[in-house]
Amino acid sequence: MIIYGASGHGKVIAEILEKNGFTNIIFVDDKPVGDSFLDYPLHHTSKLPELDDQDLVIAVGNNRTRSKLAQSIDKKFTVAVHPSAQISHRCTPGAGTVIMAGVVVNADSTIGEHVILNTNCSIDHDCVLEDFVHISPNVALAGNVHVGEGTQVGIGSSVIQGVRIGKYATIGAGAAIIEDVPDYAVVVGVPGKVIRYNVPSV
Ligand SMILES: CC(=O)SCCNC(=O)CCNC(=O)[C@H](O)C(C)(C)COP(=O)(O)OP(=O)(O)OC[C@H]1O[C@@H](n2cnc3c(N)ncnc32)[C@H](O)[C@@H]1OP(=O)(O)O
Repeated sequence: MIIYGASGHGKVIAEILEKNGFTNIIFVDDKPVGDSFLDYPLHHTSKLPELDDQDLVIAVGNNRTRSKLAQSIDKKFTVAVHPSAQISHRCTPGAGTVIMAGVVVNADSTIGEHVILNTNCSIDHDCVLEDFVHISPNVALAGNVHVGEGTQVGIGSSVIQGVRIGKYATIGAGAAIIEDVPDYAVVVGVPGKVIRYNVPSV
């Protein structure tokens, strides 16, 4: 199993894979420091084509970067789920998605590709999370929340039922989101207010 990104996020993913019985882990990074990371070999990303027949997970927290990498890497992407996560049997997370310890996903929610469900977040029933979303630790999404592609929902924030959050938006730490959020908006506070807009991807 290859982990793309010798990062703190990569360490967490490695431990999830270990808990799922993987022992043969290889890290790759575009700026490798040394030749090992945790207890595993570390290579430059240029070695990727030589690492045949290995599934890969992208350990890059930046949602835009993760999206670009996913489009450029020709490997099968694995889904990494911590054994303590409680994922509805009616939900099949998309390829490349990582799900940390203590996460709950309830019935009929849809989780896209290369999504990060970080530690202890709670995704209630009928939510839709599009590709490259990052739900940070201790976030609570009520039922029927829609999160657009590439949006980060910040640590400890809460979103009430039925809200639609646009694409590549940023929800600040600790925010309370009680109304829809436009694409690219950066929203902070209780209740959440737009403070600026992210630059659309070029
Ligand atoms: C395992 C892991 O580590 S996962 C990572 C989890 N990390 C997160 O969730 C980070 C979430 N990020 C934030 O909350 C950030 O503060 C952001 C993205 C909302 C804003 O960051 P920046 O664009 O750099 O904004 P900046 O720090 O310049 O603040 C702009 C203003 O918003 C305010 N502000 C920033 N964040 C927040 C917040 N979360 N809640 C309330 N106000 C905030 C600042 O006080 C400042 O106000 P001022 O203009 O009156 O001085």
